[in-house]
Amino acid sequence: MWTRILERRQRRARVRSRSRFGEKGQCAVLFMSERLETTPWTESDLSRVDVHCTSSTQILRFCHLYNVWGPGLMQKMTSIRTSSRGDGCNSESEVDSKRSARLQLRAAIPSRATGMPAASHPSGLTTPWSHTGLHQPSGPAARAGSCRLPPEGSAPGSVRLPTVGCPEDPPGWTCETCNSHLVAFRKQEHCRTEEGCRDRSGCRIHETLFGSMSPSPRAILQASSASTAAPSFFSRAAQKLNLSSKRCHGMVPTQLHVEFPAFATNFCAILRDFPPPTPPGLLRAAPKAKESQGIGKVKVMLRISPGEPGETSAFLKADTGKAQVILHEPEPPNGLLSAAARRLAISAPKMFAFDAVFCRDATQAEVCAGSIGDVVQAVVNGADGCVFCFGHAKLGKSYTMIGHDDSMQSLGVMPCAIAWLFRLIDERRERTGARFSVRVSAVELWGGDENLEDLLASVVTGGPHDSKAPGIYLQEDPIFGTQLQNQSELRAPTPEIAAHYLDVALASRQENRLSEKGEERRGTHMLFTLYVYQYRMDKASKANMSGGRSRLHLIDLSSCERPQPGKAPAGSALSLASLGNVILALVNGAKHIPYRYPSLDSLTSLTKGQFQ
Ligand SMILES: Nc1ncnc2c1ncn2[C@@H]1O[C@H](COP(=O)(O)OP(=O)(O)OP(=O)(O)O)[C@@H](O)[C@H]1O
Repeated sequence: MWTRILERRQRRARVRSRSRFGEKGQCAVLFMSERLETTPWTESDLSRVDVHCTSSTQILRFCHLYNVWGPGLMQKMTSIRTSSRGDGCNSESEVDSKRSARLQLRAAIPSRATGMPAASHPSGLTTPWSHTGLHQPSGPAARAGSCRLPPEGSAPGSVRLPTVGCPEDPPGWTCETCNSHLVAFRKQEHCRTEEGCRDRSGCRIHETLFGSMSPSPRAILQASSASTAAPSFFSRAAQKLNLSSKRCHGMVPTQLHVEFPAFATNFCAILRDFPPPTPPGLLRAAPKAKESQGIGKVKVMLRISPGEPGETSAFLKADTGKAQVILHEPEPPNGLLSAAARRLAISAPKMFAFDAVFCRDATQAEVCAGSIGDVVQAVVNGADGCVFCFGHAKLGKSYTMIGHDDSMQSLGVMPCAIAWLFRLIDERRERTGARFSVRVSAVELWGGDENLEDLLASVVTGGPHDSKAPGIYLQEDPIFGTQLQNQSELRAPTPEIAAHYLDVALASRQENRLSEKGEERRGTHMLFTLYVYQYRMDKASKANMSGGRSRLHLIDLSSCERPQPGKAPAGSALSLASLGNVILALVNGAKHIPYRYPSLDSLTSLTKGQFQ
C-alpha cells in the first residue's frame, strides 16, 4: 500500500518535471528517470538546473546524470538546488513549509560555458572544473559549497579547488578524488543487530554519490587523496536530507562499494556506469499467453569465430539474412586423384539452417542483442531459460558468454543478460505492479570426478571456501527435474550487485584454476544462474496472489575435448558429440538420455523444461 502511494507520487512528480521542461526554460531534474536522461537537453534548458533531491537514490541518479552528461552539463549549469521533501508532501509549497532544508549551491558549478576545450589529465579524465572562469573561494564559503562568479570581463582561468579533505563530512562518509576531481563520495554503515555486526563485509550500506567520470571504470578507482568542494556540498546535502538514518535491511547492500582492484574483472562498474543499451523489442508488450510460456523453444544460433588474421574460410558461405550456412567440401589437391575419383570425392555442398547466423565480424553487442532478448523475456514471463555456447576449443565460447569489461561493446551474454533482465523487471514492475526479487548463484563443475563447487561461498563465509561446509550436489526431483542443492543463492536487488557476484564468481574460478596439488584445472564449466521470484495480486479479487520462481541459467562450457583412449578425461571434458547427443535427446523428449558424465549432462538437463 505504502509503496503504491509512493509510486503514485513519483509518477505525479515525473509528470510535473516534464511539464516544467521547456515551459520556464528550466530543467527540473526531479525524480530523475531514464526517460528524462534520454530527453534531449538544449542549451537554454541547461542554463539553470534545479535538482530536487528527496533521497539518496535521487542524489545518486543525479550523479549518474552528471556522469552521462559530464563536463558539458556542468559547464552550463549555474546553480543546483536541492530541496528536501518529506514523504508526506504533495506539493512544493507544502515541502517548503514542512522542511526548509534547501541548499543553494553556487560553488561546485562553473558559471558559464567558456567554449574552451576540456582539460584532460594523463589519466584520461576530463575535469569540468579546471577550464571555467570560476573563482573558487576559500574558507568557510567553499566548504559550504558557495562560490562567487568571476568578475565581469575577467579572463577565464583554471579553478583551483581547495583541498578541504572533507573535514566536515559526517561520520561514515568518505570521498575519493582523482587529480582534484571528485570521483566518488560514499557512505558506509554497519548493521547494528543485537549480536553486533557479525559480517561487516555483508552488511555494509554504501552510497556512491559519484561514479566514474571517465569511459574506463578502472580509472575511477585509481583515486588520489585530494578533494574538492563538491563532497562538502554533498555531505551537507546528506545531513540536511538526513540520509544517515538509513538502516541496513538484512545483509544486502543497497548500493555497492566497489573497491579496486578487488577482482580481475569489474563488470559491476561497467553495468553501473555504462549499461548496455536495451535491445529494441525487449520492452515490447508481452506476447500472448501461449507464446509467452517459452516452453519447447530451443533456438540454435551460429557465431562464426573470427579465426586467425589472414585466415580464409572459402569452404563456408554464410547468409546472415537467411540464417543459413553452406559448407563446401574442400577439393583434393590436383594430381593426387584421377578426375573420376575426384568427382566422387567431392560431395554436394551441405546447407545448414539456424535461428540466426552471426558472421565473423559481428560484434558482441550484435550477438547479445540478437540472441538473449527472447530468453530474458521468457524468464520474466515465468519460464526457465538457458543460454550456453557449444563448440571446439578456443573458438570464443567464453568470450561470447562473458566478454570483457573494458567497454560496453565487449560485454558478453552474462553481463548483458543481467542488465536487460533488471531493465525488463523494472518495466514490468511499473506496468503491472508485480513484485520481483532476484537471486544469484554460481557453481563450477570440474575434474574427472565432476566436482561441484560454490563460486560464491566466499561471500557467504567471508573467506575462502569452508571445507566443512556441506557440498553442492544434484538431486533428481520427480516434479521439478534435476535440481542443484546447497549452492549459495544471494539476493541481488540491483544489476550492479548481480554483476558484482559475477565478478566474485569469475575471480573464484580463476583462483581455483590451480588445484591444491599444483595441477592446473582444465575444462572447468561455470553455471551462473539468476533466479527471478515474482508475485502479484489479482486485480479482480484482491485476495488472490499468483507468482513463482523462474531461472535463467547462463553456462560457460569449456572446450569439449575428446578424451584420449585409455586415459581419464582432462578436467570434466566430454566429447562434443556426447554432449550433442544429450542435448538432442532432451530436445526430442527421448525417454533415454545418453548420459556419460552425469553431472555435466545433468547440468545441461537443468533446463529440461526448456527442451520439453
Ligand atoms: N569474436 C571475437 N572477437 C575477439 N576476440 C575473440 C573472439 N572470439 C574469441 N576471441 C579471443 O580468442 C581467445 C579464445 O577465446 P575463448 O577463451 O573465449 O575460447 P573458448 O572457446 O572459450 O576456449 P576454451 O574452449 O578453451 O574454453 C580469447 O583471447 C578471446 O578474447
